[in-house]
Amino acid sequence: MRKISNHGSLRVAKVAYPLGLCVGLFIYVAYIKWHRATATQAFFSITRAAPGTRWGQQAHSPQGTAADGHEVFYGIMFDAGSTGTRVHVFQFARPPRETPTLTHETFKALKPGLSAYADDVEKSAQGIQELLDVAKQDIPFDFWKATPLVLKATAGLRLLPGEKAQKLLQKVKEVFKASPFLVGDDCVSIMNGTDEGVSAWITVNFLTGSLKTPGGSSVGMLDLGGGSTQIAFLPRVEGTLQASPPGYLTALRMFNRTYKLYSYSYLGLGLMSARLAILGGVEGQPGTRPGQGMRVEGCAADLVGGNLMGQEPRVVVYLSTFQAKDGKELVSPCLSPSFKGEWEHAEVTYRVSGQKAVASLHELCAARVSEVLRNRVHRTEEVKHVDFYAFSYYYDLAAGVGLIDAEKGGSLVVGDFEIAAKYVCRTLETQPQSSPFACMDLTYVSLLLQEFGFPRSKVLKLTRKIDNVETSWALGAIFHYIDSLNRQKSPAS
Ligand SMILES: O=c1[nH]cnc2c1ncn2[C@@H]1O[C@H](COP(=O)(O)OP(=O)(O)O)[C@@H](O)[C@H]1O
Ligand SMILES: [Ca+2]
Repeated sequence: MRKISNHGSLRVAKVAYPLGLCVGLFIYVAYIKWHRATATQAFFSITRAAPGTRWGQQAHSPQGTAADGHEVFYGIMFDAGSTGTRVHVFQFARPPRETPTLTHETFKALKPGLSAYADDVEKSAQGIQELLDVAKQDIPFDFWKATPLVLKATAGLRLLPGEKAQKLLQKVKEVFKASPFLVGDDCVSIMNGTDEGVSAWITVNFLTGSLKTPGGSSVGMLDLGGGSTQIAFLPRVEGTLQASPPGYLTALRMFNRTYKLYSYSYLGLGLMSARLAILGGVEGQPGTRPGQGMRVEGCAADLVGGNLMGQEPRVVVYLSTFQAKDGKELVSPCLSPSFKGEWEHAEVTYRVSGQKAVASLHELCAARVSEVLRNRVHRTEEVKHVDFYAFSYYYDLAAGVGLIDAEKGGSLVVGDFEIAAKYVCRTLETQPQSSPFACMDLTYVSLLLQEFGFPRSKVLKLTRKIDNVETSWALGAIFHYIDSLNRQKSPAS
């Protein structure tokens, strides 16, 4: 469990503010789809803890008032991701006649994800219970009854057959209902991809302080999960709005302002789902071969247009989309030619192997990845001019090859992923057993970012936490949930 120490500041800007600074931030949060204009209200700000106070040891009255007169309240958000389930316990404090501030987050993650229990639903309860116990330990007893408890599931459950996903959600609901927390009928659900992107955008812009100045600049958000990937930013150019396909734009009412956000989630383009696609597999089906009419065995790649070393050679890779004669093995140009191994994804074990390379591993792999990404991603010109924060697997991959500090994060340029991919792929040609998927993953991330429209020179900020709060959609989503509860209490507001 990672817990924010009292001395860890929850700063709004990246550069330190003087100690004791309390930033009052009114957030007026509501989701409405592009066509709906339902204004809702939420008031949050972010501050650091009072010096000398230890988290979890603040003195609270049973009514939820801290010794210093601040009203304290909590919210619990479960993130049921495709690769793991996480709990975020948020603590807020509302000074008398002021707006609430986010004062503390407790976070714990468990693996595997909820979807791994699709065929053994009963077993899913154990992990949920374990994470609930974290919330119980973190939140004083007197606050339990008034603390909203919510779970939102993402790509793992989106990719399951509806009936299986509903059974899992039902089980979670049972466990939630038996808990001492505030549980509504809508306490467990599958979040839609657009909301996932918008919630993460709110989190990042809240934590960077971009939301406190209406009309001020905002930052974009890139999240690469296991099953899906999201991009969200606030377009400033009318042409971006005009050129965005239906479903890519969402209106967000906040701070008495409507933000027209570009937000999209690509299901199946999360890193693990992309691996499977690159390998030529199909979700849930070991050794299934798409394109049954294609050759069963063949050469590694057919070159179209000549020299592989030339500018933008067209390489058509066949072999990665079919398997050996036994019908089980997935073969890929993104793995070391001598590699043979097993890979588990979504509770299915695949036999995977590399293939004889007729050109450099990176070139063959990039050709295959391009094939998988072809016509899948909408490109916007404007992303070139927006500051972006990237997290989750973007962070893990960059940290894994030393592009950023594994603890602190850092900045890189998009082209660094390509340089790292080329280096790692070349290494795999001679050292097959070291991180077998590193060449594939880095090549994928590099090309995905380029498909979004980022030039190689584009700087991205990679961060796991901002001011000791996890960069995840969870904070944005709890704002929205608490806000909707408030609206239910006083519909006129
Ligand atoms: O709150 C978080 N803090 C840190 N990392 C997170 C958090 N949520 C997700 N991740 C990272 O996201 C990646 C997996 O994504 P996830 O399991 O959420 O898939 P999904 O979003 O496609 O459902 C991993 O790199 C995991 O460490
Ligand atoms: Ca996620």
